[in-house]
Order: sequence, then C-alpha cells, then structure tokens
Amino acid sequence: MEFVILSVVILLVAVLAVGFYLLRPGRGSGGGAPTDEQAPPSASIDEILPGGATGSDTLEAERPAPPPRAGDTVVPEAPVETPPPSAGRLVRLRARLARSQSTFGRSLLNLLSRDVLTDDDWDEIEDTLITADVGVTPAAQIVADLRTQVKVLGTRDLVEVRSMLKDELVKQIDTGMDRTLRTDGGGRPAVLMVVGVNGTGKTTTCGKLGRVLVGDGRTVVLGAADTFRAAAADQLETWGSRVGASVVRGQEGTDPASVAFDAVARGIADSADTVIVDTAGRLHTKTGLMDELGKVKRVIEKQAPVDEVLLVLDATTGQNGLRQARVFAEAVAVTGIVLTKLDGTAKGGIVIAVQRELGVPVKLVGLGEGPDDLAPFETDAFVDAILGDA
Ligand SMILES: Nc1nc2c(ncn2[C@@H]2O[C@H](COP(=O)(O)OP(=O)(O)OP(=O)(O)O)[C@@H](O)[C@H]2O)c(=O)[nH]1
Repeated sequence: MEFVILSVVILLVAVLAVGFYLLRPGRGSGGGAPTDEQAPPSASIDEILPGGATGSDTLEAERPAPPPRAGDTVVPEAPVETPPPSAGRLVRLRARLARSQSTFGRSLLNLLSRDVLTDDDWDEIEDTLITADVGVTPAAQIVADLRTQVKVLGTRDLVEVRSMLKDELVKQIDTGMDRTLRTDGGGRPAVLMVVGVNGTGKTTTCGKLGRVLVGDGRTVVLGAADTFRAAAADQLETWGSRVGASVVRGQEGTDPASVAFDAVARGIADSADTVIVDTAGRLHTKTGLMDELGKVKRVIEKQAPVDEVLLVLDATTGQNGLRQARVFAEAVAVTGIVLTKLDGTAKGGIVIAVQRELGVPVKLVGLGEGPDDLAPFETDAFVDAILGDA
C-alpha cells in the first residue's frame, strides 16, 4: 500500500514539474525567437493604443523633447486660439482713445462752438493742436482753414462745427498715402521687419500682428531676431504658440541677421504667407546698431525681398519719437509706422506729425496691452473716435 501511495506522489510531482517547464514564460522553441504561433496578435496592440500607434511610438512620445537648438522651429502646443479678424477693429477700440478725445477733440469742439471767436480763442485752438503733438506747421494750417470756414458759416451749431473739424483733420491725415500692409508675397512669403528703439512695443507688436494675420486666415512665421534680450524670444514664442504660428529663434547673442535669414528660410520651406521679423531695440544715436539693421535687411534679401519695414513708435514720446523716426528712416527704408500706446496719451495729433515728418503712412495703431489691441489704422474711425459723437 505504502508503495502505491509513494508511486502516485512521485507521478504527481513529475507531472507538475513537466507542466511548469512547458508553461514557464519566455520559453521559445530551442531558445530562439518566438514563433508566429506564440507571438501576441498585433491587433491587440492596435486596440490598446488608439490610432494604431506602436509601443515604441508611445515611448518616443513620452520621452522629454530636447531643448530647441539655434534655428529650430518651435512647434506650438495645442490648444491654439482663433483671434478675431482685423476688419473694423479701430471702431471697436474707439473708447481706448478717450484721453485724446477729452483733451484734444472735445476742447477743440468747445472752443469752435463759441458764438464769437476772438484772436485769443484762435490762439488757444492753435495751442490745443500743438499740445496734442499735431506739429507747428499743420496746426497753423488747420487754424487758417478753420478761420475761413467759420467766416463763411457765420453762426454754427455743434454738428456743423464737428463736421468742419472732422473734414480738416481727415484732410491733414489722409494725404493719399497707401496704408495697405503688404502681407502677400504673391507665391512666396511676404517679409515684414519690425524696428524701433527699446521698449516702444516691437515684440508685442510682432505678436499682436501675428494674431491679426492668423485671424485674417494667413499662416505666419515669427523670427526672433532680437538676440540681445532672451526674454524677447520667449515672449514671441508665447505669442506664436497661442495662435499656432512657428517661431524661429537663436541662442542669446547669435547674429540677428542669421536668425532673420533662418526665419525667412523656414517661411519659404513651410509655404507660409507671412514672415514677421522682430529686431532688437536700438538707440537711434548708436551708429553701429543702426548699421546692423541694414545688414539684417540685406541678409534677408538674399532669399526674398523685404516687403515692409515697420517702425514702431511710442505715441507718448512726442518730439523724441519724431527724432527717432528721422534716424531710422535714414538707416533703413521705412514703409509704415506702428504707433503704440495711443491708449495712454492725449496726443493723438502725433499721427499727423509723424506722417508729415517721414512721408510714410501710419499703418497700425496699438491701443492697449491686450492681445487683440492692435488695429489697422483707418482715418475716418480715428477722427470719429477723437471727436466723439456730436
Ligand atoms: N498701453 C499699451 N502698452 C503697450 C502697447 N504696445 C506695447 N505696450 C507695452 O509696452 C511694453 C514694452 O513692449 P515690448 O514689446 O516688450 O517692447 P520692445 O520694443 O520689444 O522692447 P525691447 O525689446 O526692449 O526693445 C510692454 O509692457 C507692452 O505691453 C500699447 O499699444 N498700449
């Protein structure tokens, strides 16, 4: 009996040992690669990883991205915003010109509505225009024209005065200059260079302009050629990522011309509609830095013409802004002016003075720090905003 029990136990142990050997994980035939029969069916991987991704794809995606190198395009992170189109923005932002309206438009309307206008009143009108940065010569012209019209009109009500003043300001601002922003290169990316002194709002303008163009249905590459200030490139990256625009940047201190070159090359490779190149802020009194701007432009032009050189001027800086404008225009052919910070000044008359000084139109105006506070300049809407409702 004992012999039978012992035999059954030995048999059971032997069966278990063979079973364990056969079922142990990783056993292959002859120790080589697994056979088709033993390999897990690929359909189950597809089911586990949506979109049919493989396991290695997943591992790849989970690996942290390497830091960007010079000239790398930074791929924007989702979700991207859809900015509003640019049409009619100045009308929507008219309230931002409130300070200009109260100190400039309203004072002029009140003065001109007086029943009798003495020489002192006319002097006060001229002073109001000059204080609003219209410039001495245009102010004298406006006063001469208004004097004639007041004589012809005789008694006048507020509506007539407003219409008279509006016509006069529109005449001074709209001198037949083309304000169209050249953002269509006709089969190649249009290239826009943004220049100006420190802190006028160049980087902010590049970002806002990128949004304007994306909102109008264009594809945009931003070039961070302000390589003096690392924060400027970071700033631009943030602007770009919000609207899905690629940003090309270099290491701090890289030759700005080479970053500008790379940005345009990227725009061509990606068939982008527009490349916007931000440049470092530079004092107009530093000759070397001003010469550098010419170099950046020449290097870009090895690949594509520069369609616009936009000079960014801080509207609050008055006569100093005009001096800057003169020097920049000598260094590089400025094709358009961006007047920023018009929301914070009573000196809306700078529009007249700067256009007259450079013979170049104001194409865009900055009316706040918000992302969509940049508007294409429209004379009618601007003058209406300054004068307020009659
Ligand atoms: N209120 C107001 N602030 C503005 C406007 N445009 C720009 N700014 C502000 O101006 C400051 C300077 O703007 P940036 O874009 O950094 O100026 P930048 O010219 O690139 O400066 P640098 O690179 O140092 O030359 C920021 O605080 C902007 O938010 C505007 O239209 N209105």
